[in-house]
Amino acid sequence: MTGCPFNHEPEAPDGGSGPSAVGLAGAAAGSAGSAAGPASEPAKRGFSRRGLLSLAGIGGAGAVAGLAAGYLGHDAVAASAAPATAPSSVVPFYGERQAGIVTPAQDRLHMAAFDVTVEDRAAVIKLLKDWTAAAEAMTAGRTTGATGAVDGPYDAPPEDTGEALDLGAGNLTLTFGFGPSFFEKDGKARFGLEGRRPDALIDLPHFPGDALQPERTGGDLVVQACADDPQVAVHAIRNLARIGFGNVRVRWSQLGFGRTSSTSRAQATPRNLFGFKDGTANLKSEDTSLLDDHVWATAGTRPGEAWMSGGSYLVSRRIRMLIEIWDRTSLREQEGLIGRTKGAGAPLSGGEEFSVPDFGIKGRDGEPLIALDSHVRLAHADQNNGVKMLRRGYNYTDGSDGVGHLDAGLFFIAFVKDPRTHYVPMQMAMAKSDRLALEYLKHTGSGLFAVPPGFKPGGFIGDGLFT
Ligand SMILES: C=CC1=C(C)c2cc3[nH]c(cc4nc(cc5[nH]c(cc1n2)c(C)c5CCC(=O)O)C(CCC(=O)O)=C4C)c(C)c3C=C
Ligand SMILES: [Fe+2]
Repeated sequence: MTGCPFNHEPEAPDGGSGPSAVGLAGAAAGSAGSAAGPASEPAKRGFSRRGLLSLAGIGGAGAVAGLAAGYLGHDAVAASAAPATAPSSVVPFYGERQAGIVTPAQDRLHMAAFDVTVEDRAAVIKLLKDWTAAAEAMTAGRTTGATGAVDGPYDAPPEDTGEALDLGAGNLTLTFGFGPSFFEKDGKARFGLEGRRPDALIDLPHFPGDALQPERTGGDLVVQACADDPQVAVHAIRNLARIGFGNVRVRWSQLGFGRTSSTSRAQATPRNLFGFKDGTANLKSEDTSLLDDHVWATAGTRPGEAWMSGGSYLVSRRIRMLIEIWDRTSLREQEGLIGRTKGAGAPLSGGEEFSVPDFGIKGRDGEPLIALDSHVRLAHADQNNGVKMLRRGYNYTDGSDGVGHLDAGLFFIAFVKDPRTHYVPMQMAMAKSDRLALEYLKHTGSGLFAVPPGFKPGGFIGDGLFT
């Protein structure tokens, strides 16, 4: 944490966190007990006019007058915690499921995996509680901590880094997961979690062609931040990393600049960097019964893994796309590799984008119109024991590779009920037979994480795992 003497980061609420009721009470106590408390600091350096004006936008002139009247009181602290956003851009933090899975995919991603650097159970629980409070605040468009970016003591680092001030909540979702290495290190259980690693949270096998870089692979914890605004997503990850200082370090992080999936029928299908519509045949939030069958985890077979009931498993793969080679490939070849048309995204067997592909139809040459080694045939449920997945990936470009090529691709994210049945066999088949994968893709990073069910007020990230 910041080490600030007025650090009023809300403790994990034990009876309903609400919008930081505990934190605000603590802040008020702090200001009463010291002339240098957070509430008196703005008086010393003047409260920003911009802050007052933005409040006018939220609460009207009355709110400004009220704030001015209570200038030296904890109203200033409350102001820092006030949402600077329209309610319509807030995705609820609490719920049966974590946000960021079936939430309509936002356009921007910042995902980070963290390694826990301490072995103390109490420290990890405290971290998860602090992250919960911060996540609840940021997803509501508020700053982290009781005093935020500009209302804390002048001689201490602020409790929020500030770059998302004025940006609103931007539909920010924060989705948290636990990697296999969270549970075991050097063959020993960590944090008193013997028997709590779910059987489905396997160590992923090596897939043919994998070129995984250790510094882009694995991680004890993962946070997927999705938002409409890239700075909102980056701010969220940065502040979680800041709060975790001394307990976690970032293992890898990935920015995504454009979604490559639709997770709701209300969304248009976006395109990936090969120029194809991506997400057409994805599972959608409206498919509730299919989500039960393919995305939401069950209680498992042992009592120790029941905490995952209602959660899901997040697979991440950083997949570099050899776009320079692709760009010199004919349209006929490109469509044949995917198995769909590039313009409309229709299956090569005919129809329009959402027509059901017919894998039996053959052309005049007697070959199937959707080739046996095409991506959509190999990925289709018919070829995979009936399994489906919810894809939620993003396009990325990370500069160049130093030898004249863009380092660009697709940061693949999928949520599945059980990776042993819903991911590994499909990935293995693709790694062996999908000509797209064999000739144009290179997997450079990988992760598998157990994503617990949603949060209740008063609870914290993964609380079922620790109780
Ligand atoms: C292991 C799972 C998958 C990986 C890895 C993957 C990578 C990948 N996919 C594309 C482009 C497209 N994929 C499409 C469909 C599709 N892909 C998967 C799975 C993986 N893709 C599935 C399950 C499906 C749906 C299959 C079906 O039921 O029809 C499509 C077609 C449009 C669509 O339905 O979304 C495209 C295009 C790339 C470029 C890529 C790696 C970089
Ligand atoms: Fe795909």
